[in-house]
Amino acid sequence: MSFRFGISTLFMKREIDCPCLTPEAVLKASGHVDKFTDLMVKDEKKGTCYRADHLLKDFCNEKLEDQDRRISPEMAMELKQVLSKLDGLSAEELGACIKKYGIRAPETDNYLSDPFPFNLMFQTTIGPSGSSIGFFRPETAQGIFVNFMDIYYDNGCKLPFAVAQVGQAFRNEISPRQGLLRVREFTLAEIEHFVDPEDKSHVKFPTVDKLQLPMFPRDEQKPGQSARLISLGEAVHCKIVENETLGYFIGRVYLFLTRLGIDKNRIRFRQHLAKEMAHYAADCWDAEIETSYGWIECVGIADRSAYDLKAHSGKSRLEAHEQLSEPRQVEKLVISPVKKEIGPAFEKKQKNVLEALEAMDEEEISKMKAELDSKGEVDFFVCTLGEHVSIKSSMVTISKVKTREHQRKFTPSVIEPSFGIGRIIYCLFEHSFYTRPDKTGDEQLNVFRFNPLVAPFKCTVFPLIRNQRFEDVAKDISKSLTAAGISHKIDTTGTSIGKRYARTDELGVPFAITVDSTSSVTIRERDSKDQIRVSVKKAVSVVKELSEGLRTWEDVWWSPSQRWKRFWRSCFRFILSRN
Ligand SMILES: Nc1ncnc2c1ncn2[C@@H]1O[C@H](COP(=O)(O)OP(=O)(O)OP(=O)(O)O)[C@@H](O)[C@H]1O
Repeated sequence: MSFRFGISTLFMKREIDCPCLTPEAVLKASGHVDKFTDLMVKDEKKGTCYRADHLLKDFCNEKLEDQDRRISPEMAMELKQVLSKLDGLSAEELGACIKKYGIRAPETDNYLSDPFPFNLMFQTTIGPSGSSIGFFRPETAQGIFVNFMDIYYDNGCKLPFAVAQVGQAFRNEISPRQGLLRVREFTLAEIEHFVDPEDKSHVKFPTVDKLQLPMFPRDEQKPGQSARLISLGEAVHCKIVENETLGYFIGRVYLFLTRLGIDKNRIRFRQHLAKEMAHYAADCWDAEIETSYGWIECVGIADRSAYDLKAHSGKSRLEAHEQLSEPRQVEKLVISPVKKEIGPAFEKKQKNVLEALEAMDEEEISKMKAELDSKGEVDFFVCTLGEHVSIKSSMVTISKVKTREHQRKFTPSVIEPSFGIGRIIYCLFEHSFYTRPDKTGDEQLNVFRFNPLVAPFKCTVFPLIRNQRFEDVAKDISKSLTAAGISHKIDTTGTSIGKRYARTDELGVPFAITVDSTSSVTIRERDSKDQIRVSVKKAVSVVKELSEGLRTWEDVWWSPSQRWKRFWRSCFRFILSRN
């Protein structure tokens, strides 16, 4: 199962593909130009850059793990406290810790600068003039938000609905490290689930509410504390998880990861600390997986509220509507731009300013009114210009009008699971790897216990011995496997069968078809090493069902036909031994 196929079929109905290169206006409106930053420190002499929180984390871990130079219990407690709130530390707090513990540049031991924000986006220019700025997208989500209206119409103007996108994301990480875990270009798979902000229930929540998941709520992230099992139903009921839709996706992420083969005892869901949350998030949980590098965030599940759609609402509002059964009388705050004031004040920009003012919703108008009443002028962001302008009281009239409404208009909220594919694959490698002794017990053999659904090769085909008739059968089976879309390897080398099994186990191939007759073959399962006997004709369909998850090995092994075959084989052996 490819991740693309898996993500889009497991969760949703639609997948879209947007460009990687994104105009500045989009990422300015989304807040990434101003706020998509990590805190960096510089080696004061050499200028080498480091991520401030990573240096502090490494320092704390080293001190806590150093068996030779034991630190006092008070110091150990203090460092554990720092670690537990590390993700939520401000620039000032990080700087204070770095000074307090005397942390220096790792390679040179030079002093470090104070932490300062570094924007993680790769900037470029679009077009030959070089005047139009663009960025390589740091997440795939923005492409979905700016296309919201088209997708909404495509969905028959009904909520909720979800859209997925699998593609490359680019982040100019300050210090890429740990192989696939922190790189500057990676595959991201994101689902944006649009929902009515007044009703974040999910019809399929009952399918996951009984799941007992290791959850680590924000208030419990203190030294010595760890995640505890909470049922999703209880977590939503007690408001540990904000709403059903967020809870539903937490459950589905857990099922997805465990179905891939991630060890269920090494997954936890950690809620973001208040200061840790991205600028757009209202609540956020990370699916973290334990590896030899510690707990690694692999999926972020965020309630992004209506932040993004509101941010991108310019000339036309990115809104949904609900037809009311009865029209209702409402009193609304409306804004009317005074064109004779706006024209001379903004000249060429007046069209953009007028459109932005006319597109404001009631909440924004009310905020503007309050500011104009108190200060006489307000700083107003015009998305299509990508800049702030100053609006004075004389430029707008804001008043209340009574109207009859037939529709409720609102900006949908977004719940987003965001999967880092490289990180998940890395964790899968670690969780799937084991060794076992060979026949003699002298050597340890490597095995990847990849679930057949994700194994890159589903099976290997080999003739038992070098024999033209067996090789022909093996080639025919290989052709049929290709026609059935099953990725496989064929091995006609004369190496011993034991070595060939070891070679395929090391690649994580779950099944091996061994041809030792022209009418029937054995299929061997990698981890149990059990074998079944099937006719040549049936071999491909059995492997197909197994590798697509339609049947399990246990089903096949315990099927009546295989039980009979085993029974007759043991009778036969018994009779032979008597003679
Ligand atoms: N530099 C990277 N290399 C590989 N995968 C990444 C990287 N940055 C983020 N991811 C993956 O993308 C997912 C969604 O991105 P998100 O913005 O939530 O990450 P993040 O909180 O910035 O990650 P981190 O705190 O580790 O930098 C993460 O859960 C992670 O799996």
